[in-house]
Amino acid sequence: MNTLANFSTKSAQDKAMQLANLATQALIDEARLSPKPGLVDRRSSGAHTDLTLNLMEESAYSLADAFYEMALRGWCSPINVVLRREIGRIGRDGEKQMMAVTGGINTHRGAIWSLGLIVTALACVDEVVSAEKIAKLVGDLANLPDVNAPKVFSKGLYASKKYCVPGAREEAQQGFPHIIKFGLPTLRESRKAGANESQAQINALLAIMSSLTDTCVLSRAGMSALKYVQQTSKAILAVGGVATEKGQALFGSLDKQMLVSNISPGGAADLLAATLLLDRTTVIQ
Ligand SMILES: CC(C)(COP(=O)(O)OP(=O)(O)OC[C@H]1O[C@@H](n2cnc3c(N)ncnc32)[C@H](O[C@H]2O[C@H](COP(=O)(O)OP(=O)(O)OP(=O)(O)O)[C@@H](O)[C@H]2O)[C@@H]1O)[C@@H](O)C(=O)NCCC(=O)NCCS
Ligand SMILES: Nc1ncnc2[nH]cnc12
Repeated sequence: MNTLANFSTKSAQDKAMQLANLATQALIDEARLSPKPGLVDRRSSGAHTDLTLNLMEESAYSLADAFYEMALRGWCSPINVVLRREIGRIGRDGEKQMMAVTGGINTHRGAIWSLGLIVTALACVDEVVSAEKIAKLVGDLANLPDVNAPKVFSKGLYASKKYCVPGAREEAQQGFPHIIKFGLPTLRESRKAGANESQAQINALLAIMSSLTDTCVLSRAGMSALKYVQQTSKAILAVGGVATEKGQALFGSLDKQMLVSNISPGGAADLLAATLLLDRTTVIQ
């Protein structure tokens, strides 16, 4: 059931608060979802030496204020460069807040970007619309220039350039193709096919991993690792996903191999959280 029923009757502050809570909850749900290959989950820190589930949760809670501010600023606003610039400022402040809470560890940089843009776009429209419509608005917003953005070096940018592939920036600018074409349809189809909620969410994560050029995977382990992740994720879904015995067996070997090779699909994890947020805030077209 859509969580935003009676949305248009709420005040800007109430709506912003509701959106901030939903975005934060999506991050918590993603972090707790288990088992996830290479990622922090209830079982372990996956391929990460500097992250724990507790840290991921504290990081998620620290971002609620930034999401609230973005939603308030986006409230019934047109998509324009002024909005883009202000969302950029709030996003950078959110990153500082996250770094302060985590002691300088990057837990949710990509998530601030993706979920921040989604929360803003949801606030811009004073009605409940489809995920496709929100993704299109995100694309419009992300394509606008942010004149105050500092030129910073990032691992994502380096990997994008080195391997000539799109990263987090382009994913949003293109209107989240990996959420709209992979994550969300797989989540909903898996539920219909009888998978339980955790299995459906893990299938959605695998669907994103099967195609995303995740700069987190690339920075850590290179192109051959990315191909392995994409192909194995696809193979698991092709045999029916993690709710099947064959899917479970393939998932087990992916899970082991990612730890051995130090691979983490951090970008796909962010997009799973964004998928959960859109699933809970939009109507099916
Ligand atoms: C546009 C920005 C997102 C900046 O992007 P850029 O690519 O330049 O910067 P990065 O900080 O390197 O990467 C962004 C993170 O996005 C995730 N990601 C990766 N690939 C994709 C993809 N194809 N699509 C979507 N998202 C993707 C990923 O985040 C996750 O991984 C993080 C861990 O990664 P890393 O730091 O590399 O850490 P480790 O591998 O663990 O490092 P070691 O342990 O080895 O040291 C984890 O945090 C996940 O979140 C990428 O990291 C954006 O940030 C920006 O421009 N912001 C400015 C503010 C703004 O305008 N905001 C507006 C709206 S909020
Ligand atoms: N569960 C998770 N583990 C590691 N990195 C992440 N980035 C976003 N979610 C993550």
